[in-house]
This record gives sequence, structure tokens and C-alpha cells, in this order.
Amino acid sequence: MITTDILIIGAGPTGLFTVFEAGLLKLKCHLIDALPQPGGQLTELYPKKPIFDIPGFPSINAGDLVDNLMEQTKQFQPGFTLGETAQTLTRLEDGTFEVITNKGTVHHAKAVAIAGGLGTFEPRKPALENLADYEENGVEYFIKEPEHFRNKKVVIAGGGDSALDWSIFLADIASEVTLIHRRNEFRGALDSVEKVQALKNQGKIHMMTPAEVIGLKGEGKLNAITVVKEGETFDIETDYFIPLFGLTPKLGDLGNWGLEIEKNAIKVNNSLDYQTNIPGVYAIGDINTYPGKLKLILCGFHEATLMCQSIYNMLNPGKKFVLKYTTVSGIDGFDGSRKEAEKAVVMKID
Ligand SMILES: Cc1cc2nc3c(=O)[nH]c(=O)nc-3n(C[C@H](O)[C@H](O)[C@H](O)COP(=O)(O)OP(=O)(O)OC[C@H]3O[C@@H](n4cnc5c(N)ncnc54)[C@H](O)[C@@H]3O)c2cc1C
Repeated sequence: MITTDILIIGAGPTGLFTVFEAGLLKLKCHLIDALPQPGGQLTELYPKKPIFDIPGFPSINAGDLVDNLMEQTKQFQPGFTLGETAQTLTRLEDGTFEVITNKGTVHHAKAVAIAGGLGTFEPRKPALENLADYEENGVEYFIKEPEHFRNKKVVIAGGGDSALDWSIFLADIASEVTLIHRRNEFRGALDSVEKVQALKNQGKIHMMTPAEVIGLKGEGKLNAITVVKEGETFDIETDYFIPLFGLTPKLGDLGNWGLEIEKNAIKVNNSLDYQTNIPGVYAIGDINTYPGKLKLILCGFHEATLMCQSIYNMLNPGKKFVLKYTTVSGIDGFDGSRKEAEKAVVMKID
């Protein structure tokens, strides 16, 4: 069992920043995310897109922002359960919570922060008759551990950034990489398309376009796929088939936790602390709704900050807490008044 002060469901930017704000208050955090890596939409949907509305950064790539957030959380040593979905929430008699994931991991926490964004991202699956027979038996929708594919034959299908980027990455790891797309044009970044083209020319990636996977074969485990290309049907031997057709966001199990839901989002008390109708359960970032809600990264950061203050007060009733700033030294330009400044900036918790 994993025990923590705040269990954060969702390791997107909002969940990650919560770790920092909670850490300042000496509250320990553990994060669960359905995806195999942190970063939420930023990592999964637009890692290379620049963002222009993060205060202090005139422009920052989404992937770099996630790296920075991870760096910022490090000092508070959060725990991570990645690649698992929070499935059930139970409020125990003493007011604490038990959350169990789809893989049976049990978490115990004093407060729960749902930072689930648009919900879990469900992979779009190809319409293949016996697909379910091969899921986790050769058919994969996420690449959690690239080493898993070392010296294996891999077929990737898709025309977006994920399909291109993983084809490039696995070209150096797998014994054979085949990229199949039903159109001749790819939707991904030009740079990635050029890299794939170069690897194709070097014989490191086989590219098949326009082509489509129409069947899966193998006794118990996948060992071949059937492809149709320009009217011709043939089999390709492979160890893995990885369709990367994008992800669909779903509120999923969170919708069955007794939370007040409005238009696929969790209703919160915005004027105070983003608490839901279940005391001790909060919803922050894209997943919540209240009058005037804006689905922006900086709004998630703000909500996380107010929520942490509320959780601190809930867990420490009557304890005086003076929040000031996080910097204690290096304030350039302060001389005569520096003493006063330092007094003001020390975090005082008790
Ligand atoms: C193309 C695009 C461009 C954007 N550009 C900007 C921009 O320039 N500026 C800006 O401010 N915003 C932008 N946004 C919006 C921004 O990405 C979101 O506001 C932000 O990602 C919200 O962060 P979050 O942490 O609340 O949620 P998310 O980033 O969605 O992260 C939520 C995480 O929770 C996980 N999760 C959900 N349910 C569960 C569960 N039951 N169990 C386990 N894990 C779960 C998900 O897997 C996900 O990783 C953009 C969005 C898109 C799609």
C-alpha cells in the first residue's frame, strides 16, 4: 500500500505543480497517471509546440515546460504510479481515502487532488476482428519501455507525430521497423517526416504507404499482420503491432465516484479552494468547472496553490501558518532593507 498526504490523480502540469506547492507546506505527494510518462496533454498531444502564456517565459516548448516542472518537484521527492488508472475512490471512516488503480495498486491518502485534465486518454483502436486476442500479446498502444522492443520486429501504424517519432526512436533498437500509413502524406512535424525519410533511405525503416493493416495472425501471440497495399494483400512477420492512431479523452471511472459532474467536468467551489462535493476531495486544472472557468495551464497552477493552502488548514486545524515567498537569498538590489526582506521571505510553518 502506498501512503501519502495528498494523492494527486493526474501528472499533467497542474498535478506536477501541486507537488511543489504542497512541498512548501511540508505535505508529501504521490501522483497516479494513466499515461506512462508525466506531462498530461503537453507531453501526449503537443510536446514540441511553443506556449506563450506562461508567466516569465515569453516562449517555452511544452516538453521543456514539463521537464522544468519535473525538476521543480524533485526536491520534494514525490512518488509516481505511472501507466495505471485510478479506478475507485473510497472515503474511510476516519475521513481519509483509499484509491485503487486498474492494476490493483492501493493508495491511502489524507486528501485527494483530482488533476485529471480531460480525463484518461483512451487509444483509438483499429477495427480488427480479433484485436482483443492480441492486446498485450503483441499489440501495444503505448510504448512504456522502448528496451522491450530491442532486437524485435515491430510494425507501427499511423500518420501523426507519435507514429513518426517512435519509428525514428525504435529504428536504433528494434531489429526491424515497418511504418504503415493509409495515406502517402504524414500529419506530423516536417522535421520528423524528413528524419523518417532519411532512415528509410538508409534501410533502417521500411515504409508502406498507402497501406492498411487488415488482419492479425498468430497462435496465442501475434506473429504476423495482414496488409493491403494498392489492392494487393500480403502478410508481414512481426513480433509487435503498434497502432498509434491518437488518443480520445474520457472522464472514465472518475464519473462514478459520486462527484457532482457538469458537462463532463467536476463541479467545485471556486470561491474557496476547489473542493468538490466530497469533503477532502479537490478538483483542479482542466477537469473542474465553476463560473468563469478557463482551461489554461496558469489557471491550473493558481488553483493548485489555493488548494494546497486549504489542505494544509484541513490537516492542521488551528495551526498558524504564515505564507511568504520562497526566496531567502540572492535578492539583488536589496541592501539597507534586506534584513526586512529576508524576514518576510522565510517560509514559516509553525
Ligand atoms: C494543442 C493544445 C495546445 C494548447 N496550448 C495551450 C497554451 O498555449 N497555453 C495554455 O495555457 N494551455 C494550452 N492548452 C491547454 C493545456 O494543455 C491544459 O490547460 C493543461 O494541459 C491542463 O493541465 P492538467 O494538468 O489540468 O490536465 P492534463 O494536462 O490533461 O493532464 C491530466 C492527466 O491526468 C491523467 N488522468 C486522468 N484521469 C485519470 C485517472 N482516472 N487515473 C490516472 N490518471 C488520470 C491523464 O492521463 C493526464 O495525463 C493546450 C491544449 C492543447 C490540446
